[in-house]
Amino acid sequence: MYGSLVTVWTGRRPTIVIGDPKVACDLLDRRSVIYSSRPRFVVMGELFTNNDSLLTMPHGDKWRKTRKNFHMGLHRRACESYKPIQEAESQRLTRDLLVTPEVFGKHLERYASSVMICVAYGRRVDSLEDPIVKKIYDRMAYMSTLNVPGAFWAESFPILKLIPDCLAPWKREVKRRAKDSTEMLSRLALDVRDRMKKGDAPASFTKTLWERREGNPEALSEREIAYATGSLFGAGSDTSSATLMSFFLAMTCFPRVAAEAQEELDRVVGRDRSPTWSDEPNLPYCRAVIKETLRWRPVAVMGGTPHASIKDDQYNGHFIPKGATILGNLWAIHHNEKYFKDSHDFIPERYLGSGKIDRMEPYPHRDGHSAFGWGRRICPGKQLAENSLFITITRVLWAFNISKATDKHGQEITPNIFAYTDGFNSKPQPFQCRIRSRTPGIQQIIEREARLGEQFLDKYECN
Ligand code: HEM
Repeated sequence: MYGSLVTVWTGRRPTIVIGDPKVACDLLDRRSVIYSSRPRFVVMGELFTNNDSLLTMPHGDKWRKTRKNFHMGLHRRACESYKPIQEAESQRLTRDLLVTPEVFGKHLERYASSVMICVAYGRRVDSLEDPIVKKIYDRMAYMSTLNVPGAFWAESFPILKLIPDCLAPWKREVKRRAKDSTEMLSRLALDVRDRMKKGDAPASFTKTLWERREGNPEALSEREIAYATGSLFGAGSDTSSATLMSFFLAMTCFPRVAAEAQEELDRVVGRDRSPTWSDEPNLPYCRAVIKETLRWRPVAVMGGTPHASIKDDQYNGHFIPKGATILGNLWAIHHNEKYFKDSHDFIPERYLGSGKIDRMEPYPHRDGHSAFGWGRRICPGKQLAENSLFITITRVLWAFNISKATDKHGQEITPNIFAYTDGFNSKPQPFQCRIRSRTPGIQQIIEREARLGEQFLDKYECN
């Protein structure tokens, strides 16, 4: 769907799909006071989470309060306190890639999960076999089955939600899973509070929320804290690892870009240490690579959870009724040739008009992409995610040459840049590439820095 504004009727409710960045910004950013609600999610929102998950929470006082708490825990300065975790985890990631490069996808997933669990609960993940991570992933997988169009009649006929449980096995199952899920999330949040009482809880999002409860009318209840942190992990781990996977895919298929970035890294950072945060202003090409990754293959292909309008509106002669569902089709927006020529080519230079990171006129958003959504619903984890992408992408480029793998006849295997998973969040289908450290000296630095990272991470509990 590539139209700038397309209406699809499902029953009596219109769904408006936007394929032009200007229209998306006009409606979802500039008129975000109207377009910042969510459509009704009867099963996943109301029955499964009691609308305590920020992702599906409709516009209103509860959403405003929760969003404010998210902001307190994730604003720019709060994210500074998480940088040492991202730094240490990226040191571990680089060593993992050195030792077992063939399972790079697993390393990226572990990295992203560990950062999110550290930020959320102040504990880390040593392996994807960690029982907590398995339970959280199991919950996420179950939630994704609740959102499949047509899976539940109750989405089209909400009155079915009122059928007594004894007559509706589907409802009993959703409620049973909801109970398990609440118990798990509450246990994790209460564990942080117990550690705070003992004085050994490292900084974390949950800790900030508990601290904010003292005498604060805007604070979240126990259950709300459990669900806030639960949605944080759900929204932040897969999105980050999928973006990193797309970066590896781009580097495999567009080697010119990696060579250009490495030239910049060698000039600015040198080869005696890996890049760090203070290098960021001096690495415009690497920053453009990150922007281009987010544009080229947006994780949230349909813009994430849909928006909904809270009052009737007019736009360019179109009537948009209250309660309409609005989807920002990021795939179409980021491949709109009016703004991005040769949009499937990976070209960081689009962001470097004057040699510096550019405003990217005429794209209507200052980022030059909309990978994190719009308006009052814009991703609250944007800063944390951008920090993660910077430290991992620059370190990987600094440390490794990434190239096409070869088959048993020595022929290069070219991955398909369009082979992505289905669903609202999309990541590359598994593909092969070759990851080798650039020099023996760099290899030693990777080992040395990974030991420092491990020392830092020792203070975080893990299973
Ligand atoms: C590369 C990584 C990420 C991408 C591409 C991404 C993208 C998005 C998008 C497109 C949305 C929907 C925005 C809208 O409705 O307009 C969103 C929402 C959200 N994201 Fe992210 N995200 C990322 C990482 C994170 C991280 C690290 C966190 C947590 C720390 C996070 C937490 C959330 C939450 C809680 C929402 C729901 C906000 C609401 O409904 O009010 N995300 N994200």
